[in-house]
Parts: sequence; structure tokens; C-alpha cells
Amino acid sequence: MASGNGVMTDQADRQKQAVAVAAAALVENGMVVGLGTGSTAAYMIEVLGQRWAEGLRFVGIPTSERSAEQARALGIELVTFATHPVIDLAIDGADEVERGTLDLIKGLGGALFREKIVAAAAKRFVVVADASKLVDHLGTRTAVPVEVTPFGWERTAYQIEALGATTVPRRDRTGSFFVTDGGNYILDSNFGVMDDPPRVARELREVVGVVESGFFIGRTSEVLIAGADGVTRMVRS
Ligand SMILES: O=C(CO)[C@H](O)[C@H](O)COP(=O)(O)O
Repeated sequence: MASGNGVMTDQADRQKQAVAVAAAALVENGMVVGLGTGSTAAYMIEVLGQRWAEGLRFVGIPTSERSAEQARALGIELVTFATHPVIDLAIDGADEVERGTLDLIKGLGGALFREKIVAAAAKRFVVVADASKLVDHLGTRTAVPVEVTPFGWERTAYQIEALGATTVPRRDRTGSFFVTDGGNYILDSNFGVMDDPPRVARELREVVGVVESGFFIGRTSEVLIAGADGVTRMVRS
């Protein structure tokens, strides 16, 4: 018999799959598509692989080595910003989605820097998430992942703490520092529930040693949220 947690996981997985199908349906022939990272994005890439096998043709720009590997294995053609500096549609997951603004916290999967470059290059940025990610205020469920340079990371952590956070350097399964695709570290920075995330995002940007934060402020075009009643579309006003 499945445990309580197992049931929750199955339900969340079904929701992620439902929203992945809805998002993959937005991709049309000839598009340049940003391919997100994380378990929801992985389902979406899988569906795009099926559509590719059925004859859909587009090019992808991946947000991580992981997503690149998955897409390549499915035969999806990948390109870079060198030839395709503008993305038609980027689809990615999120760790928190703020109901009122559709601002996000991203980066629990460690790909926030590439994800942000891809989102910033996209004419349309669609976020896919299960209902558990919706919050009234950012900081409710998760700390903010902040990508920092390895040199001087302790000083950078000190500066982030001076902004009111507690920081924990992210580790991998072996206990070593987690290293991003860009060769940097991540400080999971807990600011608690925030009244003014844009201000915190701006303050983080000023800290020397910060490469990027997991705040995605004002970037979301729309969110597809999967809940018990199916997929709901929320559009930024
Ligand atoms: O930001 C991310 C990776 O850096 C992911 O999009 C985010 O962590 C959501 O992942 P999942 O779909 O597995 O819940």
C-alpha cells in the first residue's frame, strides 16, 4: 500500500505530467524554444520528444546540461544564442509562484542562471507547476537560491546575511559543494516570507560575488498550474 507521502508524490507527478502536456502543446513548427530544467520541465521535454517523433520541427535552447542531454537523446535539434539570440517561447518550472504577481523563486534544481538568461531572451515565458507551488508571498516554502562565484564565497555569504538572510551553501550527495553548469556555487538564502521581493532581488544584485539570484521578477508571461481540477492558466496583467 502506498504511504501518505507516496500518494502525494503520485498526485504531484500526475499534475506535473498534465501541465507538461498542456505546455508542450504551445510549441509550433519553426519556433525557437527555451527548454527548462527540473522534473516538470523534464516531463515537458519528454512530450516534445514524442511530438518531434510525430513530425513537429523546432529548435531548442536548453537551460542546463541535464535538459540538453535529455533533448538530444530524444532527437530534438539544439541551437545556441550565437545563431538564435531570440527565443519565441520558453517553458520552465518554478519552486514558488506568487499568486498576485506571478513572480517566481527558481533554482532548487541549480540551473537558475541559464534559466534566467533563457527567460530574458524569450518573447513568451510560460511557467509550468503543480498547485503546491502557488504562494501568497515569495519565501513561504523555500529559500532563495543565489549563484555565487567560488572565489570569496564566504564574504559573499556574509554580505547576503547582512541583507537579513541566513545562508547555507548547497552541497551535493557526497557532501562536496554543489557546482553549477557555470562552475559556481549556490547559497540557499532564507529571507523568510517577503513583503517586497523586488527590493530583495535588487539588493542581491548589488552584492559583489553574486552571479544571479533565483528571483524571477516581472518575467513571467503566464503560468500553467495543475491542480486536482485540471490545468488552470494564469496570465500576468
Ligand atoms: O528552477 C528550477 C531548476 O533550477 C526548476 O524549474 C524548479 O526547481 C522546479 O523543479 P520541479 O519541476 O522539479 O519541481
